[in-house]
Amino acid sequence: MSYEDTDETAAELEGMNLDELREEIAEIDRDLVELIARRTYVADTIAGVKERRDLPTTDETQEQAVMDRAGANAERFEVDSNLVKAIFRLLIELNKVEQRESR
Ligand SMILES: C=C(O[C@@H]1C=C(C(=O)O)C=C[C@H]1O)C(=O)O
Repeated sequence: MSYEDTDETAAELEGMNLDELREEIAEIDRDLVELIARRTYVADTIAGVKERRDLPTTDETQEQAVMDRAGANAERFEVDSNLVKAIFRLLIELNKVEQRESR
């Protein structure tokens, strides 16, 4: 399923001018940052659980599961899987830096 196949979105975007399309991008960018903040917040909570259980910050099995899921979701929405995985690698690193700093 490509995002272009979503009738509603295609029709709505077709009727927009440059400024409106850029406002759409701005809104998506805000949402992305909000989702990153939310993901970081949950990861911080996980860090607390790990600390109490005396578990290490890094969990490579979990990281692999996250990366596999990112690749599968990229394929589902027909976006470049390597690019999406690179973004997730950065998100994971961001969390690990934060987790180490808070220990
Ligand atoms: C958030 C966690 O801690 C780390 C960060 C991960 C992530 O950002 O997805 C995954 C595994 C861990 O290395 C976790 O263990 O789930």
